[in-house]
Amino acid sequence: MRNTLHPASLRGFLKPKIPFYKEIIRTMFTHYDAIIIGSGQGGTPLSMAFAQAKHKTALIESSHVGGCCINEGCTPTKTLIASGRVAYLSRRGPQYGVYTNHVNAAMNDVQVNMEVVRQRKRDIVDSFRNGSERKLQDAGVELIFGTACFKDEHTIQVRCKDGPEKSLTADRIFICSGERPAIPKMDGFNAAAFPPGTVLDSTSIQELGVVPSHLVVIGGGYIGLEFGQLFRRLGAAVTIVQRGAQLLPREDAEVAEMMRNVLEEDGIRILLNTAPTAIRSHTTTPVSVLVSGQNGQSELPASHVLFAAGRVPNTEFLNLGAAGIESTARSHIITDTQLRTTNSRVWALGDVKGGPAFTHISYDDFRLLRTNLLEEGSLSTADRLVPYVVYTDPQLGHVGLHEHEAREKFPDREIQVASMPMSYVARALETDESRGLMKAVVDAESKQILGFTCLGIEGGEIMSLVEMAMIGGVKWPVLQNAVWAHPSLAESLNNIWSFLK
Ligand SMILES: Cc1cc2nc3c(=O)[nH]c(=O)nc-3n(C[C@H](O)[C@H](O)[C@H](O)COP(=O)(O)OP(=O)(O)OC[C@H]3O[C@@H](n4cnc5c(N)ncnc54)[C@H](O)[C@@H]3O)c2cc1C
Ligand SMILES: NC(=O)c1ccc[n+]([C@@H]2O[C@H](COP(=O)([O-])OP(=O)(O)OC[C@H]3O[C@@H](n4cnc5c(N)ncnc54)[C@H](O)[C@@H]3O)[C@@H](O)[C@H]2O)c1
Repeated sequence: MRNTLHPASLRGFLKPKIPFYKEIIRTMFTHYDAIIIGSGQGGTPLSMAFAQAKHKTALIESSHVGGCCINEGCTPTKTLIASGRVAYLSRRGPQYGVYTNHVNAAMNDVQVNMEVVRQRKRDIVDSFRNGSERKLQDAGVELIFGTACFKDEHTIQVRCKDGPEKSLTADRIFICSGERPAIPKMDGFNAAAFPPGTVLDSTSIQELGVVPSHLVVIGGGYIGLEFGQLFRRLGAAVTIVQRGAQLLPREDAEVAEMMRNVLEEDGIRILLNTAPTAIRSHTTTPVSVLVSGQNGQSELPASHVLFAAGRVPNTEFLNLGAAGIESTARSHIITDTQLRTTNSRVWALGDVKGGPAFTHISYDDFRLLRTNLLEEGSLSTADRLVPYVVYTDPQLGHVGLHEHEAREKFPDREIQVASMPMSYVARALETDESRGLMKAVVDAESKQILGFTCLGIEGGEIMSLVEMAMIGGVKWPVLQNAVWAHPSLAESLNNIWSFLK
């Protein structure tokens, strides 16, 4: 562990009576054991682990502590989605014999105050962010607010939010700078030409103080579906424009089709094989999206547009070339299975390295680096089990291989698949939330579970039960013969296996 550098060449300029100069030079040339760029779900715990191991550690953050997950990703969206679910169930009250206005109405009237919905979200984000800042302080991490870029192989230049630029060097540098929303390519598109707050991305839409009258969502992936259903439930008309032939392109076709049925039943219009060609001002509505699809060109007048067509890595400001760090054609940092970049002093973790872009993956990258660099372990990302949950309602939980992936990966093995509608699950029927299906993919000979999907009520939690079995190498007959409490959602794991084909 080294201390602050005072380059000999500059010492002569220091006048002992002028501490101001000393301070400038001290902060301009500082050496650390570890520098972490980006305070996301990988960067924050990693910086704490290094500081707690008595390494001199700096964490550089250009925006706010906590990264995407806490500030504009998981935390705020799941908080907003909770409001949407309350609106949905309140409206459906009469189906359960519960009325808020006229007894015997087909549906309850629901009023949504978007400012209250938004405030609830802001409060939770603030509390999570403040908690993270406190933990960093307690761990002894030096938090520097500014934008980092490489000057050379081991020097980081920081354009600080307050104060002069800093040059920092380190024995080890970790890049965890995440991703940001992509803007779909459209000729002549200029966001500034539209009324403020009408052309939105996944961050700006969370600050709406009103419910859109018609929201056009561009992109039918995780972000498009979560926000599309949320705003439909809060009262907006919603159209989802999806370039591909199915929603959620990575899912098996029947799961994506079931998701489409669910969303259409909720009143969302879905245009598949369709992409925007232009967005323009309209005489009667703030924006109008021109789309091109199977049936030619059409125009979608809207109050608001949401870009949810993927995300791009925050790498272009890092000047990676100066440090000899290579990236892919899509600008993600290239790493090996131990997260080493092409510069032996630099590692990359989280979304910025490409691959599955989830908080738990960024956090697992941190765990790997902590084990390998601070505890002399040798973990690798190869064959890591990747679970995820899309927080639509019902949720889509998935772990391991999809059917098409299993067949591609093991062409010589017999793959069996079980698909069971959620309407076979007693608890789902009792709560009148039986939309969806669950699907298991297994190796016929060994009876190992290769993958599992649940698009159903609490699909993420059911999936996690199966994930636990997969982690422990528990084969499907054990789940089939287990005693699950009745009537739990888990007891569906007694029954699904009888559908294996
Ligand atoms: C709307 C939305 C909902 C999501 N919901 C979920 C969910 O439910 N579950 C889930 O698992 N994942 C979800 N995700 C994805 C998840 O948020 C990300 O995978 C995760 O936050 C990535 O963490 P990270 O540590 O890689 O980077 P980030 O959390 O993105 O952190 C990167 C940090 O680096 C900073 N930074 C960037 N460049 C520089 C620089 N040059 N200098 C200094 N600092 C810099 C940024 O300001 C940022 O704070 C969601 C994402 C979005 C957008
Ligand atoms: N619950 C969660 O875990 C969660 C929630 C939100 C986001 N995320 C993470 O954030 C990432 C980014 O989410 P996302 O939904 O923006 O990206 P995505 O890649 O998952 O989906 C983007 C979708 O937009 C479509 N698309 C792309 N260009 C288009 C165009 N020009 N016109 C119409 N459609 C177009 C794609 O076909 C795709 O279906 C996700 O991959 C996920 O890792 C996770």
